[in-house]
Amino acid sequence: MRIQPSILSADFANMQRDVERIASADGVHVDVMDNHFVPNLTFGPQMVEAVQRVSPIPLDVHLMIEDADRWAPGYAELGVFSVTFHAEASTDPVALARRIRHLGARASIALKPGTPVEPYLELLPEFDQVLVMTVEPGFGGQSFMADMMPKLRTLRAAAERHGIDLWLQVDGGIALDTIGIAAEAGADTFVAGSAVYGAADVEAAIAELRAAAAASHAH
Ligand SMILES: O=C(CO)[C@@H](O)[C@H](O)COP(=O)(O)O
Ligand SMILES: [Fe+2]
Repeated sequence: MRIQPSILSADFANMQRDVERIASADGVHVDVMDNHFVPNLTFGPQMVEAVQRVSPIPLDVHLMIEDADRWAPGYAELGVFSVTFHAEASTDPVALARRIRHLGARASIALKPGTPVEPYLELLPEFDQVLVMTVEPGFGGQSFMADMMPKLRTLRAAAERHGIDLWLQVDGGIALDTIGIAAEAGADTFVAGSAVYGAADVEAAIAELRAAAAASHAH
């Protein structure tokens, strides 16, 4: 059960402090938005490089940008742990995943709520992780979409069929009252922005989320 707080909900004027506050988490989730793929703008490779320099834990980069084929490799080159690009923003997801892996990062593909999972099931061995969005990407603090759970079940079954160790990540609306639903459906990697940074005790929030996920996990 991996918990990855999203720094979209951190204080951008105190990024180093806010990354150091989540040292007990499994990774820091970094939301890159370009104002085109989503109607919101965050930061680019220079900020990711800066966060990477001070972070005590690995970086899980979530690219919500157009033309992922062109831009995603540059993030892998920064030495981050994992690079997620959106299926909707790549013309050749397999070629891009191979490039990301070749550059030393884990390759991860994200699916917006309206994107079906079936076209990707035979391609799963090309990826280290699939991100099932449980909100429309663009903003923190939205409500969890429980109707995405069939995608997780389908992916978990397909990964078992392939015999691969595929991480299934969920992102959007993950909190104490929803994390168990996603864990039960097969997720093992959980992004949480407002549920972590909105808590009075950030470390306690991470521990509680991890325990709630473990209590409901399908395996
Ligand atoms: O990718 C995104 C939003 O597009 C996320 O990573 C959010 O940052 C999650 O925030 P919460 O829903 O957990 O508040
Ligand atoms: Fe995200």
